[in-house]
Amino acid sequence: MTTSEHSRLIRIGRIDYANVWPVFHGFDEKRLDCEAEVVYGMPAELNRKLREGEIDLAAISSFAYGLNGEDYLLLPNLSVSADGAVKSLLLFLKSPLEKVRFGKIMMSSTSATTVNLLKIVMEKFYGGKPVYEAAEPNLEAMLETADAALLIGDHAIRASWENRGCQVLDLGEIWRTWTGLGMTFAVWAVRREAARRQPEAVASIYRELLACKRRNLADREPIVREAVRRIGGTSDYWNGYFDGLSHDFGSREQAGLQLYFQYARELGLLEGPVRLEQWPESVHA
Ligand SMILES: C=C(O[C@@H]1C=C(C(=O)O)C=C[C@H]1O)C(=O)O
Repeated sequence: MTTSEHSRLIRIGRIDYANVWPVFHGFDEKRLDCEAEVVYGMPAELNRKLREGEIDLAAISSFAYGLNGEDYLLLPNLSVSADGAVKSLLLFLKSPLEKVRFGKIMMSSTSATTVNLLKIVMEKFYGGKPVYEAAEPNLEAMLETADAALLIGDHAIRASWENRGCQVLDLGEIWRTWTGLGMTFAVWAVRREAARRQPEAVASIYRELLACKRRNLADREPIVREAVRRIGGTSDYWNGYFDGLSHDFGSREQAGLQLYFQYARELGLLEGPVRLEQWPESVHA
């Protein structure tokens, strides 16, 4: 291996939604022992970039790990999870649920996990068979031609504040009610080839992510202030929002995600079984 391979710039994907701030806030690539660049994007965009090797390590949709896990390793104990209502994974109903079950649903093109969770909810839990279409995350435009619209992240939060008269379903809450489990919507994954090529760089990035998470957990105030300033709402709202999220990836989160993968397989959304392989143990497996 040449020196240039060792010192190659590592690209890190950061989801541009507030739900990852409890891990990413304060992340400074200049503190790393390697050359790195942070690339911001919507989940679907980062899913694609990691798959194609345009970035090396990223927070991605957990569904994207389900699709391409053989090329990735999970960074331990990092995720975006919830054990119940999430407040940012919302289905806005223009028509009654009875009609939506066999109607048309527009789904945010930024999502991979939640669009497939919606299919599980509609088809497995509610016994429906709607038509789905992807669209830019704009509630008003989506509802012009559909019975319901699915939004995630900050788009969902903003829309929930402006919502005029739609019934709103929280996908995290529905999942909890039907399965008794939590759910993991995003994970941190590194491409296996990057982990093999630059193990020290990946270790340095992981250490920095854990240090940020620890700091943000100990003092949430700066994140809440930033959310009010950049997105709006009140401190109470954001404290409640972050209270509802977990950024760990322990046995409870993993059990929820495995059940989700199993249901996705049963609906033909995923092919084989998914193994949750963690860095660094599995680097050479
Ligand atoms: C909690 C959330 O989790 C997310 C949902 C994702 C998805 O549906 O693919 C991906 C990453 C996270 O942004 C959210 O978006 O609000």
